[in-house]
This record gives sequence, structure tokens and C-alpha cells, in this order.
Amino acid sequence: MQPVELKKDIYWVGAIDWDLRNFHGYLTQRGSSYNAYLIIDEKITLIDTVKGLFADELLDRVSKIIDPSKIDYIVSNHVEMDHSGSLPKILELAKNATVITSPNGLNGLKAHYKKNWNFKIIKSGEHLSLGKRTLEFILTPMVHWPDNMVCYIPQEKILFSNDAFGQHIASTERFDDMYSFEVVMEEAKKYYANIVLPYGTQVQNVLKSVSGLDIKMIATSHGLIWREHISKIVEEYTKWASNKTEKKAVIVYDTMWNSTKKIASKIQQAFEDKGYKTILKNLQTNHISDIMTDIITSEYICVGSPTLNNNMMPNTAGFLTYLKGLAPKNRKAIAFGSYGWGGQSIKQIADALTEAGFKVEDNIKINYIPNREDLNKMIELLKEKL
Ligand SMILES: Cc1cc2nc3c(=O)[nH]c(=O)nc-3n(C[C@H](O)[C@H](O)[C@H](O)COP(=O)(O)O)c2cc1C
Repeated sequence: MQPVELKKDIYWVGAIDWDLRNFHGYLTQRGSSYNAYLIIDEKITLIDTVKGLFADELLDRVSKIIDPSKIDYIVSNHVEMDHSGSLPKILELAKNATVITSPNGLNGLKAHYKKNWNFKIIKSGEHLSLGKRTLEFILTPMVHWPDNMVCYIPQEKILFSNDAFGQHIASTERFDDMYSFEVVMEEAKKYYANIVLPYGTQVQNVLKSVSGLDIKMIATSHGLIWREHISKIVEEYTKWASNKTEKKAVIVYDTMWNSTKKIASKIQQAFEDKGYKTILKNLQTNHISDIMTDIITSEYICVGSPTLNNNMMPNTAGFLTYLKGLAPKNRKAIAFGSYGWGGQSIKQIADALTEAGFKVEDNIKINYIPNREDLNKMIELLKEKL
């Protein structure tokens, strides 16, 4: 694939990762891309790099435009190795290049690569002249690492947003208007739910900082570049960052002999009777990163497991650990499950949900196989609480 010109003399020169299916535990069923951008001006500037394995792909694309040794600046918006991993290889060629990064970026890059490259540390609000164009930097700490920053070219109205607004999609298309809008939005939502969700307050600050900019293009570090649906993705980020929920319940469970599944279905019915939109997710057939996409706007999260050897099932424990880390705010929860004798799993789930910040509204516990009477009684009791 050739470099793609975004605007005159500004090129996408990144890499496409068609095979990626697991990104630190996130199921990337559509692969991904690592987007790097080359600006040809008086100072030749590369914005971010790509995962180390793809360094040659990046260098091939850069070489189609200029000799890589001519690069003056490399902006490192984010230390994580999917964006910085090719720095060592590029800096072997671009010997005089200066790496532009935030103070935390400097610490992070040194801790990763143990090199004393030529660094220039940038502060929020600082400008850097490239010649005809200027780069303006806005530090965005904890969206989603301490080092994150974004940069903006006022002359072109392009925001290089790094991980913000990204999506894990491998495609030869580079712009949002060339791809299915529904898929791009779904993947942007999944990305937010699995990567950005813990940092809603910081996202709100970033949205405030960039709200004064006239943005005609958001050049992300993963997936499609936004140029058609900018207001829509900013609107969605604003909504997700506010932790606003809908009248919706996601019911997540594991089961050995289907009793907990029966309880899950009845919980679903109770919510439906009360006018909630519901989604039922068996942990054996759904990946936790896909479940998070549904949770992002859900008022209720109901989590179930039978008791297995005095514990909840490992899939449920894994899901709860993941959920606790991503920490959606202002949500209600229900713990449920079938058991034989001790029945410890239900309290363990309730405790884990409480520890994760949820308001646990009910514990539903049924001995062995629930009969119709048990289930009907349970529905009526639950409905009174909803
Ligand atoms: C291998 C195994 C271990 C179990 N360990 C416990 C236990 O420690 N405590 C308990 O209360 N029930 C235990 N049970 C009983 C199950 O919790 C019970 O059969 C329950 O109804 C299963 O629900 P399910 O149909 O949703 O899998 C165990 C069952 C199995 C198969």
C-alpha cells in the first residue's frame, strides 16, 4: 500500500496489522493499524512511529517520499510500543533527528529504550514551527498513559490525536467516509470501553482543551482518520466520558449445568417487563472486551456464576477483574447464581462488584436447579426493586 496524502505534503505512512487478534487481552477481530504521519516542510517531521515489527513497512513508505535520514523531528505522542516501537530503527537512519515528547514521555522513552537520543521536551500549549506550518501541543495525561499528548496544525486544521478517537480496524481505506460508518463507530466505542473508560474525567478535560480548535480532520493512531463524522465522534466521546447511562441491563454469566443460565434468562425477563433494553452474555461464548462495549452505556450490570469448589467460576472472576480495572462509574449491579451447598460464589461476586464501585441492588441465590415457582418468585421480587 502506498503512502496516503491527507493534505498537500502531509502523508499517512503507518502500517496495517491484518493479523492482530489479541491486543493485551482485547479481542481485535478486525486487526488494527498503527498510524504514523509524515509532514514535508522546512523541518521534515514524523508524527509517531509504528510497532517495532512493522518498522520496515514504515521506512518503505517514508522512503517513497523522502530519504528517512532527512527527518528533523519525530513527535512521540505516546510511549506505548505500538507507537514508539520503531524509534530505535528510524533513529539509526535519521541520526540528527530530535525526538519531541512530553516530560513523562521522556521518562517513558528512556525506561523503554535506554537511549540518550536528542530529546526536546514540550509543555502543554507550546508551539513548534516546522516552516510553513506550526505544531501546537496539548498534553493529555492519562488518556490513557501519563505521557500522552496530542498535536494540532492550525494551518491545516488537523488534530493528531494519537489513541483518542481510535479504532482497531485493519483496512486499506484511511478515512471514515470510505468505510462503514456503523462499523467505525462500533469499533470506536469498543476502543473507548476497553482502553479509555477509566479516564472519563481526563477525557472531559481534553475535550474542553480541544473544543476551541477548528478541527477538520482527526488523524488517529489506530484505524480510520475522521474527516466526515468529527462532530459525531466528539459527541459520543462527550457522552461516554460523562458516564451517562441508558435504561439498559447487561446480564453476564457462566454456568456448568445451566441453572445459572436459567436464572440469567429470568433476570432478563424482569428487566424487559420493566421496560429495560437487555443484553444476555454467556462468558463461554463472548469475549470480555466485547461485553465491555455493551456495558459502556448500561445502567445495570448483572453478574452470575454457580459455586465451583467454594468459588465463583474462573471466567467470572476474570471478567470481574477486567471490569474493576475499567471501572465504569455510577452503575447498579446484581449478583446471582445457583449453588449446591456452600453457595459462596454469589457473595464473592457481590463483594467484587462493591469493591469495583457498583451499587449492588440484589443477591439472587437458588439451590441447584430452579423450578418455575422459584423463578417466578424471584422475578416478582426483583421487579419490585427496579
Ligand atoms: C465440580 C463441581 C464443584 C462444585 N462445588 C461446589 C461448592 O464448592 N459449593 C457449592 O455450593 N456447590 C458446588 N457445586 C454445585 C453447583 O454449584 C451446583 O450444581 C449448581 O446448581 C450448578 O449451577 P449451574 O447449573 O449454573 O452450573 C459444585 C458442582 C460441581 C460440578
